[in-house]
Amino acid sequence: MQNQDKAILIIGAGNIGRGVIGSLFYQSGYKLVIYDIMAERMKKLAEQGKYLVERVGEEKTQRIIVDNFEVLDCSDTKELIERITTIDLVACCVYEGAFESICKNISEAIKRRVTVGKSYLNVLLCVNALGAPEYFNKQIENNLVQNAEALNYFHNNVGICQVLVGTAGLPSPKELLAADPFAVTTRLGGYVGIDREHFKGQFPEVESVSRVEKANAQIYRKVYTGNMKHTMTAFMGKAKEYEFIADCNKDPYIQKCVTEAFYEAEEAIQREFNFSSKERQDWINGILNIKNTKLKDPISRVAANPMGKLSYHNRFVGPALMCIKHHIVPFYLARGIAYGFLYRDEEDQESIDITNYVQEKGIENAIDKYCGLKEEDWLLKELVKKHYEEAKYRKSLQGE
Ligand SMILES: NC(=O)C1=CN([C@@H]2O[C@H](COP(=O)(O)OP(=O)(O)OC[C@H]3O[C@@H](n4cnc5c(N)ncnc54)[C@H](O)[C@@H]3O)[C@@H](O)[C@H]2O)C=CC1
Ligand SMILES: O=P(O)(O)OC[C@H]1O[C@](O)(CO)[C@@H](O)[C@@H]1O
Repeated sequence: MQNQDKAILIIGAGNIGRGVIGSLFYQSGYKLVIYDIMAERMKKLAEQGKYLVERVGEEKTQRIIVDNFEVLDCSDTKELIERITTIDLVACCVYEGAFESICKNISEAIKRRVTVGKSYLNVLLCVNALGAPEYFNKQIENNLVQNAEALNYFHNNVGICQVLVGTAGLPSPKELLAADPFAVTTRLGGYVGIDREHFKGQFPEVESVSRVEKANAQIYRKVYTGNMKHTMTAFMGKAKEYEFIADCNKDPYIQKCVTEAFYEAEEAIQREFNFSSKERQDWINGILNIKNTKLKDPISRVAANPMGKLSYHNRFVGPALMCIKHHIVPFYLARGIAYGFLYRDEEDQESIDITNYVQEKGIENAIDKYCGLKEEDWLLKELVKKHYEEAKYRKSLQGE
């Protein structure tokens, strides 16, 4: 019997919203209230009334049907704001482009929550974007600056919480999608960690969802080491014309390079954030021992949005500069960046634009443009340039 009092509003009903957050909260008795801007698709989801989540592990696969949800009207934001006013738990499972409008809607709802006397609201930022809580806090404060009561409520009653989503979510294989276009496949055995420090009120009891300490340090560690390694695997795998991450994981050269890059970034993170030796070892073991030979995770998904991924604050340049700050040479991280400039998928416009730019203006200009490196970052630039030439050469040998 589901407890109808427990509800979570999910903004962004994609792989993570539906597949990871949605299915875990559903299994713990929560009703899902779903909002997404894809109007037609959401209409179909509402009509279908259920969807499949497949969790793929090494030994077994789990399948569950999620059927306790409501889909909100997205023709305008009226219903969304109404629901943020009454539901106390909101999960944002979107990319950065959606942050501004979500902050606007949360701000409107906060004004109303004051008048209806609602207590705590927690906003779970289920994103890999760095600095998301800071952005939300600043944006909402700015929106409420003229309303002292709402601003006060925001400071005292609203938790803006980073969430570490340590579970890949991807569209299911074709066979499953043919039967259910909303099916999502995830990795069995991942985790979801919610920032404990900023959470207000009673913490949700949901299996596989835990509280985490030092969430800010943890999200940097996750993105700079785990997500970096994953993306570098995809960039290098594409150069060898593999299709899935599991294929790249069998390639000794790729494995060597991404593991070395992981250790460089991990060492920099350690010097920056000073995790305990147990926290450190658990993390290294957790990332290096992930086994997902059964998960058909396409390179095209993992490498998607290469412009964002190669940008200054993101998962390659970020740790590489952190390495330099801590006197570590980011040799392999620079190789990861170089393979990013070689990454081309004819269905991925960003990758086409980047590689065309390299072709026309040269790698040096491309590094400046996409990585945003400055004069003083000459060492990283030089490393990327040299790795790029070598990567291009290695790729040319494959054709022979
Ligand atoms: N897929 C994965 O394995 C993981 C993803 N993440 C993070 O989770 C977030 C979501 O990723 P995915 O679910 O994979 O992406 P996705 O593309 O499958 O889902 C995002 C959804 O957000 C919707 N959306 C866009 N703008 C919106 C708006 N203004 N309001 C409401 N909905 C909006 C889109 O229509 C889409 O359905 C990203 O920040 C990603 O970095 C984190 C860990 C794992
Ligand atoms: O597109 P982004 O921001 O890399 O987010 C998705 C990534 O997050 C991960 O699940 C790891 O957190 C990867 O599997 C996936 O590629």
